Amino acid sequence: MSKVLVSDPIDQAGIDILSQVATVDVKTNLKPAELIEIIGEYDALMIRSGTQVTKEIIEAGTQLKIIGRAGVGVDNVDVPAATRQGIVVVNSPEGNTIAAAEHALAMMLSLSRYIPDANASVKRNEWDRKTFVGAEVYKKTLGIVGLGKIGSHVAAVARAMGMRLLAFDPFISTERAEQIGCQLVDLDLLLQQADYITLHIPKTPETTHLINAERLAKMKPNARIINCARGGIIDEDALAAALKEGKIAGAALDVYESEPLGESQLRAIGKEVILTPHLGASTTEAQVNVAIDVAEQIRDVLLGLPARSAVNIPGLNPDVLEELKPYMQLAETLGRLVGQLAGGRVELLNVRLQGELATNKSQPLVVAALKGLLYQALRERVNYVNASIEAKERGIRVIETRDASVKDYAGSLHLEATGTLGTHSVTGALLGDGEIYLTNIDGFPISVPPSQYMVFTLHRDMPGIIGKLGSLLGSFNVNIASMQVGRKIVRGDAVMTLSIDDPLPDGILTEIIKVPGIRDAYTVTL
Ligand SMILES: NC(=O)c1ccc[n+]([C@@H]2O[C@H](COP(=O)([O-])OP(=O)(O)OC[C@H]3O[C@@H](n4cnc5c(N)ncnc54)[C@H](O)[C@@H]3O)[C@@H](O)[C@H]2O)c1
Ligand SMILES: O=C(O)CC[C@@H](O)C(=O)O
Repeated sequence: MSKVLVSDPIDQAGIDILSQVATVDVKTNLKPAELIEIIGEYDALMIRSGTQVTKEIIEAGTQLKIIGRAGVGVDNVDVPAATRQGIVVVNSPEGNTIAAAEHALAMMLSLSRYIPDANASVKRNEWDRKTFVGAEVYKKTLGIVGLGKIGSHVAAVARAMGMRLLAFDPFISTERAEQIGCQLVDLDLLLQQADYITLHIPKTPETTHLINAERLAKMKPNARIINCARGGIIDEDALAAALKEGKIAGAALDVYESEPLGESQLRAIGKEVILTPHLGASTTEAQVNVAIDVAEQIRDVLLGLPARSAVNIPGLNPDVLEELKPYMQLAETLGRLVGQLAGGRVELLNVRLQGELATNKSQPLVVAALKGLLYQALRERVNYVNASIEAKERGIRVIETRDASVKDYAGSLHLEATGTLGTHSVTGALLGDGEIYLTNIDGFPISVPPSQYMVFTLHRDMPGIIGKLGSLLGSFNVNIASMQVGRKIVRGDAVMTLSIDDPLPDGILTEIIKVPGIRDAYTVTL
């Protein structure tokens, strides 16, 4: 019989499902070394946010087939390490949506009426009716940052409470926002007009400290901000300063830059601040939902069936998956790349399956390309199951073509994304040893393996330009691992692809574009 380790508290409903097919051990509060010592015995690991599943733990899990996260965020799992080891990572993208949305709404109302402090004062035997005069939310403006599953539910309820709704989400179409009753605006306008701001976005390099001192200064003095998404989206020091200086009226946080929350100036602020210990998903209903959702997937995978919400490996028929597996990673990488080159909101994705990929069996590659494209917006919430539906809801049109006559490589994939900022294309193939290669960018032939951090330039092919760019990056201590130029004619237009060792520091892209001869530059993280 298979063995499952449950290393965080999960609802009994999940344990009951796992027990149908496996021996289940519940061992919570394990230290990393203890987990490393025992994980080798287990076929599956089920966690919430408490267990950090590091590369070392994954490597010690030599029998592991699946890691199940009873919740949405898999930021506590080293997913690339699991993928390399062929371990399926599954989550529950929707099980706690309502719980998290209701927590944000509860925070908004509690902030408006100072409920936590009023409650504490009565419990101290006081009867103070002057200190706690609040504000109504009716007819006030709510700014929703991130109009995904949770943001949309918050919108629906807030609308019923008579609030005016603004939303900022660069990956959502105006029509979709209107369907939900929100006016889609840019972030600055939202900050300037909203009385309440609620964050419902993933934590990504772009959203880290999205709410910083500069943006807090743009908010109204009566504005209140709520973060039930991820810690670190708000700069907590800047928030504490803005509250102390009266630049904004209040803040309610459920998530923190570091959890559990340590020393923090926010604790010292009075009724204007509400702090909860990451309780967004903590309802009986949500815990039952996520436990059942994830336990069913673990059970299915242990029985040799596909998982419905795999973050890293699609739930396909095993034979088809085996055949397509090398190309799935290619499609996803190209999707991520073209999405970042296109920037902004993508409206159309053309996927051309070429050579031996030009068959109906290759359809999952289109889904993999969409998963890659949507990763920037949705992170681990996009999977092979929901990618097509998420794309449809975001107004992304997908055109799929097949061309068996392209014979440069056994099979290759060409993606072209058109968005609000223009059109970009990428082509890629697998070389003999199965390694992914980028073979064309925006019509320019290249031959480079993708790397985690890359820079692309569109420039005039002329003497000195490579040296200038190299010196510029050197002056910012950016180490170039490899470089290649692709051109169609000598001294015409060209693209340069650079693999760099670390993410490009902020502000350098603007400096690159100032180099004479360089027309455009992009940085991507794959
Ligand atoms: N506090 C909790 O316990 C708890 C519980 C559940 C979820 N969460 C968190 O809530 C957040 C939202 O979850 P969800 O299920 O609604 O996710 P979702 O994927 O459905 O929606 C996220 C939305 O954010 C948008 N987005 C991405 N990058 C953006 C950016 N730079 N600017 C503006 N919008 C951007 C996406 O387009 C998407 O519409 C996540 O961070 C999730 O981890 C927290
Ligand atoms: O397990 C939890 O309670 C955290 C849930 C939440 O942050 C999630 O990502 O689903």
